[in-house]
Amino acid sequence: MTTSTAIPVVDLSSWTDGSATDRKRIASELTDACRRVGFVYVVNHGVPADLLEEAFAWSRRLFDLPLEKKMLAPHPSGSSVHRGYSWPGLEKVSQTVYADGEEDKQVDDRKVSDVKLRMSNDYDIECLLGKQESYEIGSEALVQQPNIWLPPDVLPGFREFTTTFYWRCFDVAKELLRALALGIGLDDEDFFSRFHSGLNNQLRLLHYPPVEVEKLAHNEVARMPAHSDWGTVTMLFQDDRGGLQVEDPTQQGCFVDATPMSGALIMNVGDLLMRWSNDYLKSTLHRVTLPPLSQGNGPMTRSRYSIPYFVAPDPTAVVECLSVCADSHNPPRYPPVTQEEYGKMRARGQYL
Ligand SMILES: O=C(O)CCC(=O)C(=O)O
Ligand SMILES: [Fe+2]
Repeated sequence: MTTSTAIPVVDLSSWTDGSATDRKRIASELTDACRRVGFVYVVNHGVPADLLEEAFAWSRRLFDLPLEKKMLAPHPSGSSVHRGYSWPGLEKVSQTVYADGEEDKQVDDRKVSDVKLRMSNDYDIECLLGKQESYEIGSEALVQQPNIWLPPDVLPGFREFTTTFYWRCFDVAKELLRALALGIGLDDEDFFSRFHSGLNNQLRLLHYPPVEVEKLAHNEVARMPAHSDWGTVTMLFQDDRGGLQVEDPTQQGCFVDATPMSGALIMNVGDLLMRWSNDYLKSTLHRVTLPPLSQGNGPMTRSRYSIPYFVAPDPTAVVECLSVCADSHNPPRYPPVTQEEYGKMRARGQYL
């Protein structure tokens, strides 16, 4: 498998036990990648391969359930709670940030993009081909976002595994936040970690169902449209199917493949970290397209599975321009905002 040259690779193996020089080098490689591209492959990240295999196996088991079983843990309507199962076509990925009072505009926008969906009956799989289904899990401690679990007899062990996996991912995320603090020039390596207790992260299981090769050839279906993530950083685990693409930082509108790399996770900068760093680090647009035609051996392409882990500051954390990222020639570009305020603003554009 080849790797896109546009997305740098950083090896974390000597981060924990390495010398101060090793740590500095890794921190600056990671930060440099985040500054130039906003996306980076991280190898030797510390999430064990067998744990990842298990996570993908649970994801397959979940999405293999009949729809009526998955619908026992439905994503609620409205934008305030982002948990549970979203059936294909429910999620509207949007780059629009709606201000208070702009709800009418939001409804209009949704009408345009979902005409095809509205004309169908709810579960008409034919018209939803290529759209993702997903399941969102948060920490049990976040009262604002209660988890929505399947009844335990539907998928015994799922809740236990995903909860453990959530916290294992956070262990790695904390190291990445430390490296970024060091790389960005902060004296305090734990600066970002102090705003992240871990309770506000989000684990998403994603399944992109098979699509007809015929439709793929005629460009009739898409997977996930271009968007940026909202939080601090995202760690993404993907299977070997491919399809993720990242906007070329030097050419707007031009996307490069984030080809799956065995054993690597992909880390990307989210909008809040970009804001925190006064746009020094880049939150880059990315999308999921269909896999190359050559992979389709029959009338249908294969399913794709991915697992993003979104890392966000605690709801009350105030995200205010870092002093190392501003000076008199480059004053702060954004007013301080709490994660909660920012999240609400973004969520209004995401779900009706
Ligand atoms: O499925 C993927 O590879 C990317 C998913 C993604 O970008 C997202 O869920 O925000
Ligand atoms: Fe994303």
